[in-house]
Formats: sequence, C-alpha cells, structure tokens
Amino acid sequence: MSKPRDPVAGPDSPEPPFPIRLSGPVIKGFGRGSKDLGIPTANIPADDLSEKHPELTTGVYYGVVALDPKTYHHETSEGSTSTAVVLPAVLSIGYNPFYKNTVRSVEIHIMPALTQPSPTAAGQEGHTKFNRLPDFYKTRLNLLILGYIRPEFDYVSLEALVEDIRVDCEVARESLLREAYKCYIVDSGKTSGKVSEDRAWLVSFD
Ligand SMILES: Cc1cc2nc3c(=O)[nH]c(=O)nc-3n(C[C@H](O)[C@H](O)[C@H](O)COP(=O)(O)O)c2cc1C
Ligand SMILES: Nc1ncnc2c1ncn2[C@@H]1O[C@H](COP(=O)(O)OP(=O)(O)O)[C@@H](O)[C@H]1O
Ligand SMILES: [Mg+2]
Repeated sequence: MSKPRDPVAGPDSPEPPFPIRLSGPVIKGFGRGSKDLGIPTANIPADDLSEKHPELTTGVYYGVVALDPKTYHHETSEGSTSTAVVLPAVLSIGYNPFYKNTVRSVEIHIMPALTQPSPTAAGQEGHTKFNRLPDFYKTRLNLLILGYIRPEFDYVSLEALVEDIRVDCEVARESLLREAYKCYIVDSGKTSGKVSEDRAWLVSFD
C-alpha cells in the first residue's frame, strides 16, 4: 500500500514562476482521455510553453481556466453568458510515461466550480465519474498555472493511474480553495493589482 498523499500542494500563495500564462486553441489528442480513462482532457499546443518557460519541469499542476465565450456558451441558471467563466483545473505537462508518448503534451481537465460538490471526493459509491462538459474543440482556452502537484509517473495499471488523477483533482481543489488562490476564480473586489491583472488577462479573448 502506498502512503496517503498530502491534501494540498504548494505554498499558501502562488510563488514564482507562478502564475504562468498559457493560451491556445483546444486541439485533438490521442483520444485516450475519455475513452480509456473516463477523464476528458482539453489538449492545447505545447510550443508556447517551450518558448516562454523552457525551465518548467514535466509534471502535474493546478490552475484556473477560461474558455472563449464567442464559441463556448456556458449555461448558467440565468441562461447563457457572454463573459468567460473561470473554472478550476488540473493539468499534466509531459510525455505520459504510462503511454510512452514521444511528444510533450499539455492536457487540462476542467473541474466543476468550487461551489459545487466534488465528483471526485473519496468514498463515492461505484467508480468515479469525472467532470464532463459539452465538447469544445477549436475553442480558445486561457490558462493560469498556479502551482505544482507532482511528477508524472508510470503505473502498474490503468486503475492506478485513474486513482492518482482522482486524488490530483482533490488536491487541486483543496489547494485552490485557499484565499490567495480562490481570488483568481472568485472576484471578491478586494484583489490586489497583480491578481486583477492576471484575472483580466484570463477572461480576455480579442
Ligand atoms: C491531472 C492529470 C495527471 C496525469 N498524470 C499522469 C501520469 O502521472 N502519468 C501518465 O502517464 N499520464 C498522466 N496523465 C495523462 C493521461 O494519461 C492523459 O490525460 C491521457 O493519456 C489522455 O491523453 P489524450 O488527451 O491524448 O487522449 C495525467 C493527466 C491528468 C489530467
Ligand atoms: N471537463 C473537461 N475537461 C476538459 N475537456 C473536456 C471536459 N469535458 C469535455 N471535454 C471535451 O473533451 C475533449 C477531450 O477529450 P479526450 O478524450 O481527452 O480527447 P483528446 O485525446 O482529443 O484530447 C476536450 O477537447 C473537450 O472538447
Ligand atoms: Mg485530451
């Protein structure tokens, strides 16, 4: 039995090099996320990252995303909105050692709003149902990476990989619920200059 993982990752507020801004159109991956794992991941090109942050190690990270509302219509109780909605995310940057990819990919799993119950919480009945939205291929996605969780691993089984990603979702959620991270999702009106700037960038799609 492996030892339990820490419930949160990273310091109490983002420290350099975070937040890291990444942006790109959602592209096709290998089609394994949903089909093999039951975990959809929006893939975006990795070129931008290699250019601007060559030092960033491969691994699993958490952050916040926004989708271009011109092509992605987010339904709320008030109907669809024209402003981008900011949602929590967990992502993997690397070569997916379990699948032995030869090219580096950036794959983002978008989680439900922090105000909603977590579908990946421990002790749920049956097997975990990860968050699923209507497809949004080709939509522009803006991402702020806020913290690092762990390196990428190879696994003895698909089930072991899925279970670790489930825990990643919970670690990301708990980490983002901290005040200095939550302010990137929920605009409390009290946010400082740099946070407001990053948040404004996140929801801007020209
Ligand atoms: C939070 C998260 C953590 C991941 N960790 C690993 C990992 O440790 N090892 C690995 O081989 N793949 C990891 N993956 C990648 C999955 O294997 C990948 O999402 C899957 O291969 C789907 O790829 P596709 O988008 O090309 O279909 C992770 C994915 C996510 C979203
Ligand atoms: N919660 C979600 N997070 C990320 N992508 C999602 C989510 N729900 C649905 N999707 C859609 O599923 C696609 C990813 O599915 P996936 O099986 O990983 O395919 P691919 O290998 O083409 O990336 C995304 O591009 C997006 O359109
Ligand atoms: Mg994917």
